[in-house]
Amino acid sequence: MKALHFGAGNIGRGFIGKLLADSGMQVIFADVNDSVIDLLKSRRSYGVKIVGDSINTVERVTQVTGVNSKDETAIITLFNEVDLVTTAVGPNVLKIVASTFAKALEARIAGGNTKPLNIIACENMVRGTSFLKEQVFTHLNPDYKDKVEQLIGFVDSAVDRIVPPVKPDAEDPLLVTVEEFSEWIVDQTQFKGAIPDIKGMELTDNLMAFVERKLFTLNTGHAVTSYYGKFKGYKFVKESIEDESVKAFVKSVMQESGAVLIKRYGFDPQAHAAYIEKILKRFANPYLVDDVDRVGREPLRKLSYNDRLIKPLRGTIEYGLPNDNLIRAIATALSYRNENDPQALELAKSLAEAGVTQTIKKYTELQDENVIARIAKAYETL
Ligand SMILES: NC(=O)c1ccc[n+]([C@@H]2O[C@H](COP(=O)([O-])OP(=O)(O)OC[C@H]3O[C@@H](n4cnc5c(N)ncnc54)[C@H](O)[C@@H]3O)[C@@H](O)[C@H]2O)c1
Ligand SMILES: O=P(O)(O)OC[C@@H](O)[C@@H](O)[C@H](O)[C@H](O)CO
Repeated sequence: MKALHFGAGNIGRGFIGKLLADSGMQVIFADVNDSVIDLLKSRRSYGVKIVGDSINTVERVTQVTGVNSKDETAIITLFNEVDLVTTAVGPNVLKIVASTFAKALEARIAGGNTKPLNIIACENMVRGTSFLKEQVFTHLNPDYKDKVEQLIGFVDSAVDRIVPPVKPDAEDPLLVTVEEFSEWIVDQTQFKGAIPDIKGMELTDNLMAFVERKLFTLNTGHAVTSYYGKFKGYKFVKESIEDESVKAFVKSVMQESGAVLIKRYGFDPQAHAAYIEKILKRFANPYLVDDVDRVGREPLRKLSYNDRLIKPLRGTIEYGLPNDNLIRAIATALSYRNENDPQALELAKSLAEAGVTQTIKKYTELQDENVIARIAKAYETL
């Protein structure tokens, strides 16, 4: 079995690529980073350091190689050879790779390959693979659309493992450091052909509940830890969450978001409270060095309509639930400044030039004037 995985970054090497390789697949990483690709080609293996209270071990991932994802000819050839395609490139990059995917699928079908192929995007977004499918279909020649529907499974997933970047190790420059916890849940109803047997990939027919539970608890809390931590002058997630005022705020935001999830999906309130506590402990993992700027990256994405702050807020409005903390969390996200992050620069520029109310409207797409005014007031009184 062969898998083509796009994105040889933290989650690609530290989680998805490792699971695929551990399950006996040959993994080809496609990336735009030439030095990472060269290292993958020459070394053919790397270490994954797993750290936690009861573990500190390095596991080797072998049988890997690399290809430049801009090399369309090579990607098209590989699409015809592989049994599975996965991505962990970031939500904004899905649009960029979609045209190559369309060409590669057309070539696979034109060449007479009738074997089903499954594609799984492993990104922090709700139904990211369905979004990728939409993008691929905008590029597909209409003559191929029926065959793609018939043979290609676009399988949504939820992916959870904290993998911060680490300083390159002199002996093993591809080494990644990961937490012990990991969860990869896929929508079993969307596969075409046999479901690949991958140890650590869980199947569900109720994916939305798991995606939203993860994105609107862990990622909501993580974003608030980062934005409020940065506001208070911290550099790392661990030091932010160790500040009791940050922790209390983060927890109250996760509880407000959790009330929406409990109402929408019927989660057991006690089990959900335990899920929140476990996540708070994961943020405080003393063996991970995670920068608030990594977790806060791309604030405009995180402030968008369906993402970790605004969708939970919309849920509280839908169900008439409390949301003072979510409102303050969104105001805190608006205060995020990072001159190395193009989206943070765009956010600051918009606030300076268009003002807070117009900025909220533009990026969150909220329309409720009362809610917009509450966020604006919270921002001005931060
Ligand atoms: N790191 C985590 O803790 C974590 C956990 C769960 C989910 N995720 C999600 O996984 C995805 C990747 O995150 P990450 O932290 O690994 O980011 P990352 O920046 O470490 O890795 C992304 C990789 O994609 C590559 N890339 C960019 N454009 C590309 C293209 N056109 N073709 C192929 N590769 C391309 C980059 O060079 C980089 O190596 C994101 O959607 C993120 O939200 C991350
Ligand atoms: O990857 P992002 O930018 O969507 O979110 C940043 C972090 O919250 C995220 O990468 C977490 O570490 C990850 O989602 C844990 O599973």
